[in-house]
Amino acid sequence: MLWNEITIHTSEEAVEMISNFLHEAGAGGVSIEESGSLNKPRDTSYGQWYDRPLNDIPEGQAIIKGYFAEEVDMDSIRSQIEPRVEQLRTFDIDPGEVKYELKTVNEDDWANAWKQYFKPLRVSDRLTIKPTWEDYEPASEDEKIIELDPGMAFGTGTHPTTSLCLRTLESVIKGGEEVIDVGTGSGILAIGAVKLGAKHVLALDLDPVAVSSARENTRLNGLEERITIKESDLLSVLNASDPTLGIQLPVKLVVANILAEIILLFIDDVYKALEPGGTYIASGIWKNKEEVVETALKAAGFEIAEIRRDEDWLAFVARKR
Ligand SMILES: C[S@@+](CC[C@H](N)C(=O)[O-])C[C@H]1O[C@@H](n2cnc3c(N)ncnc32)[C@H](O)[C@@H]1O
Repeated sequence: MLWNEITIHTSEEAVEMISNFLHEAGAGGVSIEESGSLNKPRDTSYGQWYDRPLNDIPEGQAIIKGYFAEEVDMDSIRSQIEPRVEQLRTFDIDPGEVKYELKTVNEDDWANAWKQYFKPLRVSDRLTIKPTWEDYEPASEDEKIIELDPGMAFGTGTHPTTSLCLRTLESVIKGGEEVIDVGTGSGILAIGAVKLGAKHVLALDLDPVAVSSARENTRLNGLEERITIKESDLLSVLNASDPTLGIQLPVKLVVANILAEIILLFIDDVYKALEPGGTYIASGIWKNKEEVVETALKAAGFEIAEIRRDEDWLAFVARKR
């Protein structure tokens, strides 16, 4: 099958917003290559091993590719995306000097090409992410394996925000918690949380591709009884008093690995969903948004227990007073 490929050269800072624009325009898949995830010195403090090649993407820049069905009019897609990318500048996100390329490709070229770079990855003391197509033996009984085939959803664990969240979950989860994972993508954080001892996770995503990927990964890990996955715009699903959510409100822990601009939209809703003393791990925050997110968390009634960092990204560990 043939697909239309649009390539957008931009900054690392704009990657998540632009990939959302591509999804919203109907992309059947989005791939991202950042200088940050490939070229920087890598953290090996947890024994992580990396098998991704270096590339020649300049520091701070990224290449995003979106794939659309052969019959889609790509000029119209480009004219939808371009003004939205330019508008990012007014939100203080600099997409840099943006370049666009269009071409037609064969499905096999893009659907499987990334798999050769995705290898077992020890992300924390106790968690290892294992692609379903790789063989891997845990080094000890304490090592928990997350089986993963992310498909086209975000969340392989190689992005600093995902590994930062998994390490933070490892230090926060004591066992028996009910958890909400907002923007679950491949379901990686929900699966990690259960493997670390959480009792049940409600995993939410707006993107139907992510919802089906999270369902498949939950099944691959045999956790269908302990993870409930719903399509939802942020926490809107909680308003419907749906009896099939698998958790009881308020919960002890909420984790969200979404861009700061989106985190800012639902801090009050997270506050309401948490029990007093409950924890909010708010991640996906680029360093230039630290102050604005910290101010908003405090204004909502949270106290900041900790700020964790990886490369230029950070995660807040906030406690409901
Ligand atoms: C950066 S990815 C994180 C994926 C995964 N949790 C991880 O840590 O790797 C952000 C996810 O948030 C989802 N998302 C974006 N806006 C959302 C919204 N308004 N409501 C729910 N999910 C949303 C995206 O579809 C995407 O899967």
